[in-house]
Amino acid sequence: MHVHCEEGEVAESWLVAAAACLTASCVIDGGMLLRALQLLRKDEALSRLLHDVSVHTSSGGSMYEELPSLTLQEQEEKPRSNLQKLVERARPEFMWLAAGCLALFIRLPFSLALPHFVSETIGALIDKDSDAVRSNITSFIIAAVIDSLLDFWCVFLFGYTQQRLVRSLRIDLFRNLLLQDTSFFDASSSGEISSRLTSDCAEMANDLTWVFRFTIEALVRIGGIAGYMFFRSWRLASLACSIIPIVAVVNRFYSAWMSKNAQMVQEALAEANGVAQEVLSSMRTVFSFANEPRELRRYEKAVQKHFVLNVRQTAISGLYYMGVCTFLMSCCVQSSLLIYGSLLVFNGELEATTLLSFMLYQGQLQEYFSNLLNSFTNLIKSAGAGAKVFELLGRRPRIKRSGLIKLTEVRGKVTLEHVSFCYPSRESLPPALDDVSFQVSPGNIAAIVGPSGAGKSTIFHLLEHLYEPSSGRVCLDDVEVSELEHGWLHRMLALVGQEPVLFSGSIESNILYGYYHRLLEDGGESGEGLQEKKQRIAIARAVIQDPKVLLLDEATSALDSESEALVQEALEHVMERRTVLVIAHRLSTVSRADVILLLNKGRIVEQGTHQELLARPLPPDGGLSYRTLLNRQAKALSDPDALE
Ligand SMILES: Nc1ncnc2c1ncn2[C@@H]1O[C@H](COP(=O)(O)OP(=O)(O)OP(=O)(O)O)[C@@H](O)[C@H]1O
Repeated sequence: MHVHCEEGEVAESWLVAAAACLTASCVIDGGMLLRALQLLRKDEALSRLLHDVSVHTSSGGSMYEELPSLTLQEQEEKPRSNLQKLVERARPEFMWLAAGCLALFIRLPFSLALPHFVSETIGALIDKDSDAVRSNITSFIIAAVIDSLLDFWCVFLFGYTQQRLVRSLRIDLFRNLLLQDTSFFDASSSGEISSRLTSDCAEMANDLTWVFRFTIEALVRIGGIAGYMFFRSWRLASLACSIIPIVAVVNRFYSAWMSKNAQMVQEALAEANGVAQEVLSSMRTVFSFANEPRELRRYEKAVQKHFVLNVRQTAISGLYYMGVCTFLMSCCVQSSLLIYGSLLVFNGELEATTLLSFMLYQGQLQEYFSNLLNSFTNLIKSAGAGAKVFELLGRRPRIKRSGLIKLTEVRGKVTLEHVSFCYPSRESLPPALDDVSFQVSPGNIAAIVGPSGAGKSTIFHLLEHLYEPSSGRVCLDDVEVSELEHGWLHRMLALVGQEPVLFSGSIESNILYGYYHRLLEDGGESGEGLQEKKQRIAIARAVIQDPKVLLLDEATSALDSESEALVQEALEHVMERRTVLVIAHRLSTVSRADVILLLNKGRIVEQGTHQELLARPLPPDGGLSYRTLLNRQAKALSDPDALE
């Protein structure tokens, strides 16, 4: 079933490309086209790409082979906590983390030695030993300089690892988002998703790398200081370490609370971002309903929720640091050391300089202990912030994006067989399509008509495989669209919608978007323009791939009559030699269609040619028929003669 062409067919592919350009020339104005053609002909990279495309097509490949393949990263689904998942994310960065740790280890003896040299210098001063004073001060300066130099490497290597982690998290998350089915995007706000992609990923990676740095540094330093302390006086050292079990118990409760709250904070932030995104992307509507104060209140409410949760988190953290770091570690431990140490000095069991070095090391011990606690808090927060990211990373789409089949020859026959469909987000409501069957022969035009909400666009959605039908078959050339390869299907089938979405970038890049399936980042003219211009660009973008089936949502409402005529002219041109399904608004399109499908409440009420449907009697129950629909339209246009 795969595409297979001989060498000579490369030329044919060139012809297709040239024909596509020529078609585009009928659609877009001269200057614009000239530039698109120049771009195709002159730009070396593009020419090569064009050539590659023909070679790929001839060998049964696809343009998609140029891009990284989008496949789900199947992982063994073991139940793991967010904390475990978080730590696992850091595994590929092991080398960088190891380099950071190495810098830490090399630095350690130098920074650990500093209090020792201080206490030794003071001891030598008391003993009035000037040589010892000089050598201890020199040692102190050397150790301090090396310590400072190595600090750069610690900061840089851990910071670098952090950036790598953010990058990989964002790319993996974005990849998985691109693979999700349309119903996922129906149910999620883009603001919320981008919040996950930006702030959640950054927060997770930030916390995680600094956790590594501070945890490792703190553990090593605490170990070193404790070793030194036990070596100098086991009794004082035992007193200094007695605090550890108490802190461990407090931490257990604190971490449980912090993890839950961090999750709530990120959710509240995503909610606020969702509101902002929704409002900012619909500013015209907000403006025309003068709803700015209402939207501001909505945003204020969402931000307030985030604020309250954050303040609560700050207050609990403050209490924790006050209780554990300041009161227990600083006040209780230091005063106990002073009292007990003084007793030992009075009894002649301890040197005063040893007590001094103990007090200095205790300051460091306290600092690193609070770093350890900080890291621990951040790790918990990070796992909380990551909960939603991991949920998204692990989400499997409800429908398989792509089959494997690429047909060798496409005729363009479109068939729907007993198709019923409910949008996943509104399963409790009547189906959008209910047992719909029809067939459009290759090269024919099918006009889909019916009142708003009848299900016309839904037919297009199913043909494009945005959703899968609840029952029945949606086929192109008798093969279900779900079985067809995603990239191939969308080259055979092109949609021109009512409100074309253009990407920022030049006109050429927007047209070529349909060709290369990617944006050329050459900046230039803005993609925004008049509706007519946008429509013509969208048509060019659709036909530049030379699709066999065109799905047209005739846009009349947004265009004035002059622009409408121009767009219509462009459409006439591209409809030739193609199967066309058109959501028809114009009588001229409807009347010349090979088949007209009248839809109402998700069902096909009538089907036939214009003449056949006009010849049918009006339904006795006053239900919807093609004639009543035309009569209604004619009345609306105050043109009672439109029918005749
Ligand atoms: N993404 C969606 N999620 C949930 N329901 C949807 C979605 N899109 C459409 N619907 C619903 O499905 C039904 C059919 O909608 P559809 O857009 O296919 O109608 P239509 O005939 O094209 O209408 P219009 O001419 O107004 O565009 C409607 O009730 C609509 O509200």
